[in-house]
Parts: sequence; structure tokens; C-alpha cells
Amino acid sequence: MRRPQRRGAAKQTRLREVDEIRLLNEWIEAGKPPPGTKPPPPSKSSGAAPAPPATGEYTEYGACTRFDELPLSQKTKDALRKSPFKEMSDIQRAALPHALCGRDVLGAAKTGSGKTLAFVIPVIEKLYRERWGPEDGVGCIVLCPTTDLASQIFDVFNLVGKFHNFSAGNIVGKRKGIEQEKEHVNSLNILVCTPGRLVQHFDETVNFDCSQLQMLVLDEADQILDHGFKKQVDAILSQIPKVRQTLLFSATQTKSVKDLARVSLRDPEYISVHEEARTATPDTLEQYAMIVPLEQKVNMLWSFIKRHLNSKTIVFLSSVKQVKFVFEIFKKLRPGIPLKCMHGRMTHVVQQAIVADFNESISVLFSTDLTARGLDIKNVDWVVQVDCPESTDIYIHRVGRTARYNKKGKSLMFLCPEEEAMLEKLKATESKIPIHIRKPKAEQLEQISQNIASVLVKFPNLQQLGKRAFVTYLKSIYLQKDKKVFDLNRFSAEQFAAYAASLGLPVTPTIRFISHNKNVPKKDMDDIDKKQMKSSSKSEVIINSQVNSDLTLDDGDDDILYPKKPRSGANMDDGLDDILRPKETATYTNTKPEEVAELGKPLKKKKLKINVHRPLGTRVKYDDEGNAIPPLASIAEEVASEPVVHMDKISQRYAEMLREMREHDKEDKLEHKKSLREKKLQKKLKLKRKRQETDAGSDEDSGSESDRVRDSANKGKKRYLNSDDEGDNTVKDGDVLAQQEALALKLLSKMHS
Ligand SMILES: Nc1ncnc2c1ncn2[C@@H]1O[C@H](COP(=O)(O)OP(=O)(O)OP(=O)(O)O)[C@@H](O)[C@H]1O
Repeated sequence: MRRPQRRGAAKQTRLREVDEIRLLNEWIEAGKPPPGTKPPPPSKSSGAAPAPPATGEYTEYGACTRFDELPLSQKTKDALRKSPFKEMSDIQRAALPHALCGRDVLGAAKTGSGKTLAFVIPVIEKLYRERWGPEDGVGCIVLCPTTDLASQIFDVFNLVGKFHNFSAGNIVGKRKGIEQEKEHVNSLNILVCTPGRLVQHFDETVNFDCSQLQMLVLDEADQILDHGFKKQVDAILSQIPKVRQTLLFSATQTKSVKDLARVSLRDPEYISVHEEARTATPDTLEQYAMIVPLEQKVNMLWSFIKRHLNSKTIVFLSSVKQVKFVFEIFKKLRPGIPLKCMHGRMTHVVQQAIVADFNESISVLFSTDLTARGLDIKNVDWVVQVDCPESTDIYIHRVGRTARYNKKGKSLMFLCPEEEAMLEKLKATESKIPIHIRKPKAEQLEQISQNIASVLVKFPNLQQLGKRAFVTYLKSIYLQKDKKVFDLNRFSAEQFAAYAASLGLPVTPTIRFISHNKNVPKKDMDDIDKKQMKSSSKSEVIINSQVNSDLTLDDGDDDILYPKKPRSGANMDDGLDDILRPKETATYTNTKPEEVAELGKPLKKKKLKINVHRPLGTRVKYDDEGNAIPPLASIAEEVASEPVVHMDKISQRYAEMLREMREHDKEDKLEHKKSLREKKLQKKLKLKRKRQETDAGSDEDSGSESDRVRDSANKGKKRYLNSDDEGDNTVKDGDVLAQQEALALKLLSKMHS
């Protein structure tokens, strides 16, 4: 009895859905905004949700301000009602009405303005209205540049689509688990993925089919269409139908017609909600820049962190190695706030754990540009750019990790005096970035290079990391295309040496890719190193605060390096670190170099490897300063106490040695002769014995009884002929043979003579 009832209920639901979809389609069609129109400024609405439209009376939805005023399915509305999303943001108000009626959209809006919902809702609604089910396969692909961003978008799909029956997949991570994924990927309706990972399915998954695709979404579209992803994106575009709805979103939208042609947009709606805004960055963001010489950057960063122990901060550095190095070193020096790091060399699982942890705690996250785009982390107070961003776009995305969705935030950028051209770019009217210059104050700057050097002595592997961080930083500048901003030739060899010393390195690492450019002979570089090491031991601070005179020097009271009182109840416990490393019992700040030994594990003795294949006489000796000494010079040093060479003593010694040698030679020859003779005799004896045995065999066959008795009596004994020893006639076989041999030789010699 139950079955028919259940079947009946399912049928009822289906019919209700069909009815709802018909009404929605009619509403969308009747109330759609004219192409190319923007929503009017929001009027103070009553706040009450409008009643569902009766047939034939469809309201225009292009002007509404709340989600529940839009022609959305009941399931989506229910999910939104249970979420914090009630009022639409500017980009959502502008994009949703066009996207809901099936138009292609090219949307641009400031960071943190809610672009994700502006494409998630239309995707869910489209598939719902198309009555998409598991058997229909892939209906929508959402491409984004990083796995973390994909996971974040996937979470928003889960939130808005929780009452729907679609299946969505977050296709991220490395190859692990791909076999299992291949079995299910065709039954997923929405794929949220990075381009590379999707191409992998096109290449490897049997029958992977996207021929029914309804929608394609590119988040961070300018980056997805950039040359970094070109090959993969072209491969994807060649595999999906051209007729589809396409949505492109980013805070820094692509303006390249070529790019847009690649994605085959059909009469797209260009929605740039903040085009007329005064700034390209959020209004709630305070932005600062500081001119910091290369060799003071690490000190400046440390001083900043020490003065903001109650702030959640993201620190951007230009390479994985720098992130690793600064994180490891600062961790050892313990600034008094939990530290985290994130870069592309980590597994997706670890990255996710770090993001989740950082979301919940007051800490400092050192990161590469992996986290620069799209990542939505709660309540970030500061974004610090230690290394100059590659472009104004990257700058906008980096600072956009704070001041999200009407929240306040601050950003600080360190610029080397050699990179001041970047400031010009940011301050240019078309960039619309209101940035203030702050003058660093020498008295607020803590010098930690010495402490770092002490850490490196204790942890040689960190020294290696430091060297690589140094080289990759310089390489990153060298490889930048914008030579107005990034030009290694503007830095001197002294600056490189000072920078290396600021990282605690005892010598400046070799910089192969620029050595010929800079024309710095190795000797000069060594001299600079020595000078630098001497000067770095002084705690004197020299800050080159010379700023381009055109730039306004804002020396306001709100000093960036001014200490703040710690926020009460700030969570200083680094939960993730507990798993990754043993818990440290105390928090040290301002660690002195001599205390560093206590902070970590004792230094392990390095295993000494002996090269057994080294040719003789090639041992290299070193003086106290580590310079290699020529072999003869080292001998000369050892005998230097005897100024005169005694020739007579030398010849006497040689004569003695020669005599000893001859004696030894004589003895050796005799020994050798003896052993040869013995061997020869042994051989002959063996032969003879064999012969005797064969003779005995033949005698046995023919000989008499008396002979046999006689032989057996003699068996094992040899009668020695002409023996001197009368008492015992039994001798060893070897002696008999020797006698016989001598006899034979005599006879032979007689015969020959
Ligand atoms: N209508 C809304 N009401 C309240 N909060 C919202 C709304 N829309 C989005 N948000 C919140 O705003 C934050 C930023 O949203 P989102 O990540 O979509 O921004 P974005 O524009 O994509 O940023 P980015 O350019 O950095 O990628 C999120 O925490 C999101 O939950």
C-alpha cells in the first residue's frame, strides 16, 4: 500500500515542479531587463517578500534588491533564506537578472563584492529549469585557477543548492583518486575544477562526455584566459558545445577582444559595476606603501609582525622558497603570534587545512600569490606585500584578501627604492588606487639579521634554503617583463651582499644568471662579503627613505609600526602546528642569538664521507680561513722551522734505504725460489703417485701371491737409497723425489755432454 502512496507523492512533487518551472520561465521571459541595461539605484523597499506572481502578471525583476524578489525556484529561495544572504550586492543586482534570462555575462566588480553568488545562482536555476538529472551528465563546468578557490566555490554550490537534487563535483588535487573519479565524473551535473584537472579527464577518461553542456563559467576569467592556462583552456573549448551560456567574472576583467572571441560569447552583457567608482579597490580598504631598501625588508617585516601581534595578517612573498625560508626562520625566532605558510608545493589537503585554520585564528600567513585571487578568508586585518606585485592587477587581488564585503581592512606594501616606478603606476589616475606613502622610522625597526645568522649556524639546512630564497628572489626580478619596475641592473653588488647578510647568510650566494651582466669579479664580491659581515654585526640602522619628491609623504599619526595592545582572548594557539611539530611550552620573543640553541633540536653531526676513489696525493688542505693551500705549500709550512736543507743527511738516508732495500730484495728472491721448488715437487709427487697406483693395478692382475705380500709390507714406506740416516730409513716422499730428480738431472747432463 505504501509504494503506490510514495509513487503518488513523487508524482505530485514532479507535477508541482513542472508547474513551478513553467511559471518561472514565463516570469523570466515577461519581466526580463532589456539588453545592456543596468539596474536603477536601489530604492528603500518594504523588505517584505513579494507574493508569487499570478499567471499573466509578471513583475520586472531587473530593479529588485532582495534575492526573494527574483524569479528563483522555491528550493533556491529556501536555501538562501537559511543563509546570511538576503540583500543583493551591486554585482549580484546587476548580473543576476541578465544571467537568469540566459544571456552571456562578462562581469567585473571589486574584490570581495560577492561575484561567486552572481554565477552560482544562475547555474543552479538553469539546470533546475532544464530538469537536469544524473542521467543527463555534465550540465555546467566552472573553471577557476586554483584548487582552493575551486573548493570555496564548491562550498557555495552546496549551500545554495542544498535542497536541489543535482550532483556536483569538486575536481581538484593531484592524480591520487583519479581512477575512482573517472567512474563517477560522467554522472556529475556540475563540475568545479581547475583547467588542468579537467583536461586530464578529457585525455584519460573513457567516454567522458560534455556534449550536453548548458553553461560554462570562468571565475577569475582574466587569469584563466591568460597564456598560463592557454593550452588547457583551448583543449577544453574544443571539447564543449559552442552553443551554451557563458559567464565570465573577475575583479580585473580581461579587455582583450581576442580572449573573448576564444570563449565565443554571444551578445554578452558587459557588467562593470564599479566602473564609475572612485577607486578600483574596496572603499573600506586603507592602503599604504613604504620605501624599504632590499636589505631592510626582513627587519621591517619582523618589526611589523611584532607590532601587530593581535592582527590577522597575510604576507605575500614572490617565491615558494622565500615563503618557506621566512616562515621557518620567523618560527624559530618566535615573534609571539602563530605563523602559517602556504604555497603551491603543498598538497591540496594541507592547503585546505591551513586555510580552515587561518580562517578561525589570529595568525600570520606567509604565502605566494597562490592565495592572491579569490580566496575568501574571514576578518583579515592586514595584507603585507613584502615583494613588489607583478602588476597593478595582482596588487588589486592581493589587497583584496582584506576589506571584503563592507568589512574594514588595511594593506601595506614594501617597495625597494629601485622599484618606485610601481608606485607611479598604482597612483596613476586610470589605476584608481588610493595609496598613501608612509615613511619608515628607524627607531621602530628591529634588527634581526644577527639572530637569523645564529639560527642558520644551528640549522645548516635552513642555510641552504636561505641561499635558494636569495637566488630565487633575484631571479624573480630578473624574469619580470616590466623592466620599468623590475631591473636587477639598478641594484649594486653591495646591495646583493647586504641583502644576503640580512638573510643571515655568511656569504653572498653565486648569482649565475647575472654575474656577467653585473661584471662583478668574484674577488670583489668576496671583499664585499667580508665588509658586509663586519658591518652587519653593528646594530646601526640605515634606512634609505628617499622617496620620489613627486610622491606625497604621509607621516600621519596612525603609524603602521606603532605597537598595539593585544586583543583580549586572541587565539594564539596554533592548532595545526600541534599536529605538524611538537608543542613548544613557552613563547619567546626577542630571542637573542645565544638563546637560539635552546629553541630547536641540537645540531646533528654531519656524516663524514671518505672518497676512497680519490687519487693518491690529491688531498686538499685548508688554512684557518678556509682557503685551499697548494700541496707543496703545506709541506713547506710543516718544515718551516728548519731553515736549512742538509744534503749530506739526505744522501746518507738514501744510501741506507737502498741497502735495506737490496737486503729485502735478496730475502724475497730466496723465499720465492723456495716456494717455487716446493710447488714443483708437490706436482711431481702427485704424478708419480698416480703412476704407481696404475702400476699397482696392473700388478694385481698379473702378479704372484708372494709379490703382493712384499708390496703390502712396503706400502706407505719408501726405501731410501744411499741414506745417511741409518737409524730410520723411512723418509718423506718429497725427499725421495728430490733425490730422484737430482739423479735424473745428472744423467741428462751427462747425456748432453
Ligand atoms: N549578498 C550577500 N550578502 C552578504 N554577504 C555576501 C553576499 N554576497 C557575498 N557575500 C559574502 O561576501 C564575501 C565575498 O564574496 P565573494 O567571495 O563571492 O567575493 P568576490 O567578488 O568573488 O571576491 P574576489 O574578487 O576576491 O574573488 C563572502 O564571504 C560572501 O559570503
